[in-house]
Amino acid sequence: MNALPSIKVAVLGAGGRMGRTVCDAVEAAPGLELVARLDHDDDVAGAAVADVAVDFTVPSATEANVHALVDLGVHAVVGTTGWDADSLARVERRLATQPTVGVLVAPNFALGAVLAMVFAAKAARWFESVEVVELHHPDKVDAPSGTARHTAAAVARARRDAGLGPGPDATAQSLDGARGAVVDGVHVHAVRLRGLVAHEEILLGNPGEQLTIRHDSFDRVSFMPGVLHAVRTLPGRPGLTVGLENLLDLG
Ligand SMILES: NC(=O)C1=CN([C@@H]2O[C@H](COP(=O)(O)OP(=O)(O)OC[C@H]3O[C@@H](n4cnc5c(N)ncnc54)[C@H](OP(=O)(O)O)[C@@H]3O)[C@@H](O)[C@H]2O)C=CC1
Ligand SMILES: O=C(O)C1=N[C@H](C(=O)O)C[C@H](O)C1
Repeated sequence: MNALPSIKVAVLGAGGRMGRTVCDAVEAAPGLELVARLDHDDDVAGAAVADVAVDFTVPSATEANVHALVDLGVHAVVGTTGWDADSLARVERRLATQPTVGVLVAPNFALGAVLAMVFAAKAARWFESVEVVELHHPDKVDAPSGTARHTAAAVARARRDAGLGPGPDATAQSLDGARGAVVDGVHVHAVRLRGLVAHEEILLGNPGEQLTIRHDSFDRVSFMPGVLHAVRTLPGRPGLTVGLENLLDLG
C-alpha cells in the first residue's frame, strides 16, 4: 500500500526564535517534510517548492511575504503579529485571484492561549469590568501583543453583542500610558521582563468577585502542536482564516 505523500513545508524567518523551533518540529513530524528555510535576505520565491509556508518573521515584512506566497500558490500559516483590518482585507482581495489557496493568520498557536481567549469572550458579557495584561520577554518588538489585541477584540465584540457599554472607570487624571492602551474600548497593559516567554491574563470584575483567566507559555514548544495542526489542515481550507480557534472544532 502506498503511503500518503508528505506535505512539503517552507519556513520564513527560519533563523529566528520561532522559526528555529518550527524547523525542528517539522523535521520531527510524521508526514511533513522541511524543504526550505528562508530568512531576511532570501527571496520568498524559494518557497515555491513547498505546499505550505510558515511565516514567523517581523510585522514589517509579513504582509508582503503572504502576498508573494499567494501568488506562488503556496498555502500560508502566519504567526507573525502586526495585522490589522486593512492588511487582512488586502490579503483577502489577493486570495480572490487564487481560489484554492488558504491563508491562516493566528496571533497565538498555543492551544491554552487560544482557549483562554475563547473563555474570556464567553465570560465577558457577565462582568462589569474586563482588562487584559500581556507579559513577554524583553526582545519582543511590538506591544500590545497580537494575542492581547485579538483577545480585546473578541471581548469587545461579545460585550457589544450583549448590549454592554464600557466598564466603570472614574480615573480622570493619569500619566500618559498609566491605564494602558485601549483596543476596541478594552484596556490592555504590556509588561516586558527578562525571564518571561509569553503570558496573558484576562481580569474580569464584578462587585465582590474577580475571575482571572491566565495562560503561560514557558517554552516556544508550546506553539508547535497548533502550528503543525494548521500546516496539516490548511490545504483543505481555501480563503482567509483569522485565529486558530476556527480550526479547532470548539463548537
Ligand atoms: N502566533 C504565535 O503563536 C506566535 C507569534 N510570534 C510572533 O512571531 C514573530 C517572530 O517572533 P520571534 O521568532 O520571537 O522573532 P525573531 O526576531 O527571533 O525572528 C524573526 C526572524 O525573521 C527574520 N526576518 C526578518 N525579516 C524577514 C523577511 N523579510 N523575510 C524572512 N525573514 C525575515 C529575522 O531575521 P533577522 O534577525 O536577520 O532580521 C529573524 O530571523 C513576531 O511577530 C512574534 O510576535 C511569536 C511567538 C508565537
Ligand atoms: O513575540 C512573542 O514572543 C509572541 N508573540 C505573539 C503575540 O504577540 O501575541 C504570540 C505570543 O504571545 C508570543
